[in-house]
Amino acid sequence: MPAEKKHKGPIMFPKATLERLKLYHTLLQEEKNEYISSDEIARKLSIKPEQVRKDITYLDYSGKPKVGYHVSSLLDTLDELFGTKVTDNIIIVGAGHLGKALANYDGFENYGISVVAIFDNNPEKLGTYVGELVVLPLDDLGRVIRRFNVKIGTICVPGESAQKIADLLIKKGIKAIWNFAPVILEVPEGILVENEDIARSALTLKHLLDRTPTEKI
Ligand SMILES: NC(=O)c1ccc[n+]([C@@H]2O[C@H](COP(=O)([O-])OP(=O)(O)OC[C@H]3O[C@@H](n4cnc5c(N)ncnc54)[C@H](O)[C@@H]3O)[C@@H](O)[C@H]2O)c1
Repeated sequence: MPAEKKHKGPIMFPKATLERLKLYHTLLQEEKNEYISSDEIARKLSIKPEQVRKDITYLDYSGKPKVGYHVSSLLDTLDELFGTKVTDNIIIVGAGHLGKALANYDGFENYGISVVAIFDNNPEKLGTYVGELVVLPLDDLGRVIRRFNVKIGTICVPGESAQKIADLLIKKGIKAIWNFAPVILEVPEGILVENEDIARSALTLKHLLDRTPTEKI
């Protein structure tokens, strides 16, 4: 019996804190020791220990003085925060290079994400397989969203089609959009959008690289 999804109240975290908490979550999953200190987390992630301690004060969790954080308890707290133990069904629109790569990625399971369908408008792709999923026409969107109680729609179509697809997803009942297209979407109030851009992340690296004396590394 899958765990029930509960509404968890208002948003409490600054976005930057949330981003770092996601990194702690990843780090703790790899941790073999029973306890970990804020200094150790900070060192592994190249941030300041005070920052780690401050971030963790946002959680309903406290560590043991001089010992550190109990890894599995902190992980449980973060799992609860991010809902990773509850599976969210998501769909992908655009069965191209990126859409197929996402649909085939088996690591989503660890994040409580299950890709239940992939859609495209290219007649030549309809009915073909991406892993175990058959590429479906957009006409099936509403049926699939209702059938699998899908709240998150992933946009993997070219930029020029992204807004149209966002509008359609929202019309069919999607509440949150994971947007990989390089455009800023306009959505009604109450609809969540997370813009993903691998290339944009590289800009952070480029910026930092230009300002870091790498000969010291
Ligand atoms: N955010 C990132 O880091 C990142 C990385 C790579 C690509 N992208 C973006 O992701 C998108 C997809 O990239 P790709 O390389 O997979 O492109 P692609 O051309 O390989 O695939 C696009 C797919 O979308 C389908 N499509 C086009 N219009 C559609 C519509 N109106 N309805 C349904 N399906 C439609 C096409 O038939 C095709 O299968 C692009 O917007 C690209 O810029 C983002």
